Amino acid sequence: MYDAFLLLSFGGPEHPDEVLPFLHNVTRGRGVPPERLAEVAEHYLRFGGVSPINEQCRELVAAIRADFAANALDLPVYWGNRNWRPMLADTLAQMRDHGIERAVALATSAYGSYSSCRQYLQDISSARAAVGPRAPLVDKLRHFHDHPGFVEPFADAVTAALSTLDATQHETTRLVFTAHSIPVAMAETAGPTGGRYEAQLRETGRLVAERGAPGLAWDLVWQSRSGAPHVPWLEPDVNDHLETLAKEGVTQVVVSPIGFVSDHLEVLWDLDEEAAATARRLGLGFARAGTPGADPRFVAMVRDLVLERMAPGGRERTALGRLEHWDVCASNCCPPPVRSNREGTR
Ligand SMILES: CC1=C(CCC(=O)O)c2cc3nc(cc4[nH]c(cc5[nH]c(cc1n2)c(C)c5CCC(=O)O)c(CCC(=O)O)c4C)C(CCC(=O)O)=C3C
Ligand SMILES: [Fe+2]
Repeated sequence: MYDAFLLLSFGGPEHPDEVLPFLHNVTRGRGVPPERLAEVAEHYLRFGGVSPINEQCRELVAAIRADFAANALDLPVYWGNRNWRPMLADTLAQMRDHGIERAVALATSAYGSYSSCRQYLQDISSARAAVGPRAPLVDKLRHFHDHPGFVEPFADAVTAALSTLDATQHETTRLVFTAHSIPVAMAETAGPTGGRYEAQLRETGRLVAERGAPGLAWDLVWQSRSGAPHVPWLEPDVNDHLETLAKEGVTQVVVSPIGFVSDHLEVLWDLDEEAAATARRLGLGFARAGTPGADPRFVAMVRDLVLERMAPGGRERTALGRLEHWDVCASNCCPPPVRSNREGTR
């Protein structure tokens, strides 16, 4: 049924000269103001113009190859990005040259919404169109927000982060989950019936909290807001939330970025720099919990999702949560936001 596996990711620059072209790829036609782009370019340049995301993908690809080989899953592993080299269209052309006809793909995003699901589907179809008639077919794997291979590494990381804080302050410790903010209009239309991005994130938060810090109070808040200031995005921002918590008497926080699969730039900058500085200013103890990255359980999850998809006649899904799963998104699922809406002219 499938003759290859494809890792589909976001991409990031690996040299200072690549920062602006990358940012233009990400934001083309998206109504992101130039001031916001300049600010984000500065974040990348603070890290020498190198996003860690590509190296994290290389590690994940190597781990997936080793895991497939050790478990007799005989599929070559390819990697292509939405916004930076290796670009998906180039990867698909290479796959075609290798005789690949139909690949199964994991997007490095666990949740539904235009930005985190539909846009990857559109990237696949435009890359296939660019490659032409013999472009391989690509089937994207389902959302994995409640798969134990995703939840358990986060839960362990929360436990580990908590252990670095002061145990005697348990009563005033809060677990704060974060995910990438998206426009409210995008959140309202996420998934088959709307609101699915937030619903899946809440489910992941609950599953991680139950396992990683049972009994500890937790919240879900947002980070890395983009777009024009007058367009509403999901709130509160993590920094504002820390202010609120400090006023309520919270003394220390564990911040767990469940919206992301690895410690890429938005985690390193928006949390480890900005949110950590906010916490310092407020006198809050702060520990940032890790992400799955190339955790063996996350890698085994990739294999499990592939085998689930390949099972003749279907198979029970490995899932801890209660929200339903589907293999193929309906055409009305996660529609692109109305452009005039996104730019706030309506
Ligand atoms: C939901 C979501 C995820 C999680 C799901 C997933 O992973 O797909 C995500 C991940 C990421 N976002 C990333 C980087 C950026 N996102 C931007 C802008 C935007 N993100 C959005 C949403 C999301 N983004 C949206 C609605 C925009 C506005 C523009 C638009 O409507 O599309 C911009 C433009 C500048 C700015 O931030 O304003 C950058 C540079 C990186 C790479 C980091 C690295 O280099 O390590 C990663 C993994
Ligand atoms: Fe983003």
